[in-house]
Amino acid sequence: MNELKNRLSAQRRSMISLLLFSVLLGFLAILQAYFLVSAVDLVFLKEAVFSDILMVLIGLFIVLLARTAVSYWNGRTGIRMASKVKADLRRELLNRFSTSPVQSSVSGQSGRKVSVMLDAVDEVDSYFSEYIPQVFQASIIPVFVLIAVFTQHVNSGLIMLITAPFIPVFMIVIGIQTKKKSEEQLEKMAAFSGQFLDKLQGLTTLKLFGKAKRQKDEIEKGSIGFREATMEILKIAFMNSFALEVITMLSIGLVALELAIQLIIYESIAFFTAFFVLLLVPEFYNSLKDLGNAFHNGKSSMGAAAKIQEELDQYGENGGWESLQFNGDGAPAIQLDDISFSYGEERFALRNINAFLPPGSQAAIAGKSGSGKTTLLHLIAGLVTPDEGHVQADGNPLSAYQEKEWFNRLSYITQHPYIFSGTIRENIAIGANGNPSEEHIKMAAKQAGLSKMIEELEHGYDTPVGEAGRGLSGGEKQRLALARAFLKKPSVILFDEPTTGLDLYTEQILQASIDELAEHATIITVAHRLHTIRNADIILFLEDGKVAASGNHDKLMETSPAYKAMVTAQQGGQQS
Ligand SMILES: Nc1ncnc2c1ncn2[C@@H]1O[C@H](COP(=O)(O)OP(=O)(O)OP(=O)(O)O)[C@@H](O)[C@H]1O
Repeated sequence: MNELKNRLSAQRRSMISLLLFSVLLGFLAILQAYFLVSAVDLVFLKEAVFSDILMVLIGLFIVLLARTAVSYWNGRTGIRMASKVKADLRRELLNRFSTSPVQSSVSGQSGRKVSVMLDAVDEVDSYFSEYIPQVFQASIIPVFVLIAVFTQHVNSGLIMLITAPFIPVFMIVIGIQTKKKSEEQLEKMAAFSGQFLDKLQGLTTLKLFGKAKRQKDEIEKGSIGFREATMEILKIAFMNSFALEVITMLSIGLVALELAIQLIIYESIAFFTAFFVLLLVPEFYNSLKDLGNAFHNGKSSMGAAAKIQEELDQYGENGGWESLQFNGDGAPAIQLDDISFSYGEERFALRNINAFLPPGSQAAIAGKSGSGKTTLLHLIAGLVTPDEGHVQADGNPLSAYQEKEWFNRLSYITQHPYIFSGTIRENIAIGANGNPSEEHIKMAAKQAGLSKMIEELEHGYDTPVGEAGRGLSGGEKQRLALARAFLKKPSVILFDEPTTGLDLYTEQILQASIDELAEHATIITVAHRLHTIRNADIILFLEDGKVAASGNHDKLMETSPAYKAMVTAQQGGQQS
């Protein structure tokens, strides 16, 4: 709720407009009733001719026009407020997702994020476009009407005063219920969206394992859950409208009955007064009733706002980065200072990792599958934060640097580089820190051994790739990632070596490219090939999340039986 109030107070001008429009609407409602009653009174009781009531009719026409225009501007102001807030929220969510890129991709489902970005933000709309304008109207118009009625007929005013509180009381009871239900519904929708997108992305795998039908059933179950949650809210909405309608009708009926008794039985009231009050009474209750309906939507928006805030809070303001800058462009020394990290209680953990990698050195992280190599690489990349200890670059913890400073000098070539929907040119250009020239892009592709393959394509560098275009093989994707690295000229390169056997040509290109990049950078490779492991200046040999041994190949062959066994196994059982 506070989130929405804060955003509301940032829109002062719109609030002042809404206030003025509500005052005008209240005034015009009374004027409209006055002109209408005057016309009827003149024609039926005073038997006036058309020319006598012409001015009254013109007045009525002008008031009707003015009321329509003011209502239009009132609605427009609300919609403008809503669209501004929605745009701001989406911008903030996008900023948060992108300033904490890996944390956001490691934790949580993409489908869930899409659902919050689109649906939850849309849900906030009605708070600004309906609820707030209605709050202004409901706090001003009934007061104007009540004053007008009291000046004409005190008894009617008293009945209105006594019956009116039923509407807000009822509203509050319903509102609390709605907010809870709407939060539940959004939670179900977010879970459903996440599940749906995950399954769509993994459809090929599911088909290969013959599980598509079962997953389809699960999606159906999720969708029914969401539908039921939506129906619950609609049920409350309909109940709400029905109950408000009944309260309003009964209250109007009560005033009308009292007026009729006074007019016909006691003859203590003039027709003009009775009719004037009778016309004003629905204006009074309708604005309260409309507030009741808008309140229901407003509460749904509050539920959505809480969900958005939760998503925003999940990622810190700047991901914990500070403002230090590097001295010069050279390769930094990397130190792993007693790092520990765990994925959670009872889950895999890295413990007390220590190492020093001098500037320009080549390090290899080796070990069995599941020993924690990729996790360590993520920590060194700054994609996840250690629970204890620090990854240091040039003697300072990574978090002391500006996030941009660090990532601008880092290239992380994973086993499955992400290829965006776009042309090959655009995909390579992502690597550059600025806007690279055509010449630089082609040079980078050449260095990564991609240019021949690209030039053979019909549309060359303009060939669409990624989801909306042509597919790339695993080796081509890695070479594309290398081309990005050549454009970037990083001083730290993290490389997750492919576990699957690449063809000899690709392997040679990867090796030559890495050697070339290594001339100006510190390189840390999750190494699977014996060649890479052997050539490394320092090898961190991991076992169950701990550094079981470290040093160069010769040293480890002598000191670590486990390392020796791994090397022997890789050589097909022959001792080296
Ligand atoms: N997000 C995660 N949450 C919980 N556990 C995880 C997560 N990611 C990885 N793990 C677990 O952490 C352990 C180490 O994983 P990691 O990917 O670092 O191993 P690895 O040595 O790189 O393996 P491989 O050589 O097979 O790629 C594994 O047991 C894995 O199941």
